[in-house]
Amino acid sequence: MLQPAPFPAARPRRLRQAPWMRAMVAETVLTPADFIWPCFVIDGTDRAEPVASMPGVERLTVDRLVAKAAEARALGIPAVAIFPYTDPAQKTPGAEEAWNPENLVCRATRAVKAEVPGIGVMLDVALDPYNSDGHDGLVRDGEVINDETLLALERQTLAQAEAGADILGPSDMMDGRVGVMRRALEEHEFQNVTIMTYAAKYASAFYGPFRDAVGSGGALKGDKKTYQMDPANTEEALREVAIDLAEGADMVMVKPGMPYLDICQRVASEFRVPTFAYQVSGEYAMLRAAMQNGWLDPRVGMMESLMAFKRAGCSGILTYFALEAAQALKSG
Ligand SMILES: NCC(=O)CCC(=O)O
Ligand SMILES: [Mg+2]
Repeated sequence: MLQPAPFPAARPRRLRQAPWMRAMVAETVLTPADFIWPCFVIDGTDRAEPVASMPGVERLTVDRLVAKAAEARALGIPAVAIFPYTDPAQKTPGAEEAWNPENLVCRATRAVKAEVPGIGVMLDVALDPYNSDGHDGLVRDGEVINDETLLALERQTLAQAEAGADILGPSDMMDGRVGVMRRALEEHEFQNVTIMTYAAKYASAFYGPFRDAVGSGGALKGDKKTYQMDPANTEEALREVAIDLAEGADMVMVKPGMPYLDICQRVASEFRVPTFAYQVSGEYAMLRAAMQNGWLDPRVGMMESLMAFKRAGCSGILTYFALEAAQALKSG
């Protein structure tokens, strides 16, 4: 790197003297096109339920979700990621509801695709919303079994593609899932369905509020450490990304986000493929709680937390702040 000139030839503050100057030399920009909005859907009509551990986030019925998706599109947000709150009575050890074409996310996807043209729909591929064990894969004798889970994920993939999902996000962390999905999609003429793989997904405490939002927290037996990654590891994240790209992923994701910015940066710079971060529920809850207590400026804190992902090299961010942040960008 060029050696900077000594003071007073160099006065870095010259470039910070006014808003126009700072805007002119900013290295990173944040736009609504950087956001994917994760939202929660419930059964019924014209209803919203607050998620206690995520102030400002609601579970919405399909009709309400469609209206919000239209709002998101008007703000320039390119895609929504839809997650279901599944009635515990529909959860089974085989997670069959995952490939029911009439399940909540399939119905929500069809509605959004029909009524809000021009916005992308992303759906998770994983069994945890539908599994009575709360795990992302099938459980036998207390173990999450990989290869049989792949068969279930393949069915889920096809049901979701059939419903019109544009982006599938395998979030299960089974080995081989991306390859199975890609092959199934090709065989069934879903060549344009994209895969944004949760390639480096860590076994994290920061998912707590999400499990509250989708009602899977109570169901979960044990932890997810035999399939989600150890927070101690970086090299393994790079291998995970390489595998998923080789199997046919179009985009990769790092999750959680802020505590794993180093991973975002490594992945984005080493692979040079569209790299996304998931600013997860626990990050949102933590920031929101501090905002509500008056300990953190809501707008400045929100924007700074999102800008960090762009600076790290991410193409975009899945964030529960998406609508608010897009509104803030719009209002300048
Ligand atoms: N597969 C989606 C998630 O697990 C979301 C986690 C979170 O927001 O905490
Ligand atoms: Mg993997």
